[in-house]
Amino acid sequence: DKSPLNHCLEYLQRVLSRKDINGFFSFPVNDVIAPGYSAIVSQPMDFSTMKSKVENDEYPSVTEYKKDFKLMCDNAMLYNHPDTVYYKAANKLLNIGLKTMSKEKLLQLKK
Ligand SMILES: NC(=O)c1ccc2nc(N)sc2c1
Repeated sequence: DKSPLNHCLEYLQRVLSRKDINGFFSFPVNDVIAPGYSAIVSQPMDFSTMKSKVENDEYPSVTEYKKDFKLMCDNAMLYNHPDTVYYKAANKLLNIGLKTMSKEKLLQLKK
């Protein structure tokens, strides 16, 4: 049976990955579509990796899940220039995500 944390993380994963309508963050970025990516981004992260970590109970808390989410967005704002669709999408996704995972929103989830 799933733990309350697991239910919460599966909910966040569904809600947040649905915001990525173009799928820019759905799968690991590769050097073919993003030249030099692996040399610039030391710790890659994407929604498919986060999904399997949720399913394998690899997140001890929402805080750890939030760290991977922020890492994924920060990576995109490191590699891509501010005037690209990827940078802008990452910035928007980060803002939406932090609101979704804010203290008071998580408290509502717990009630
Ligand atoms: N998440 C990213 O940083 C990302 C995603 C997709 C993509 N496609 C390109 N041609 S550059 C690029 C960067």
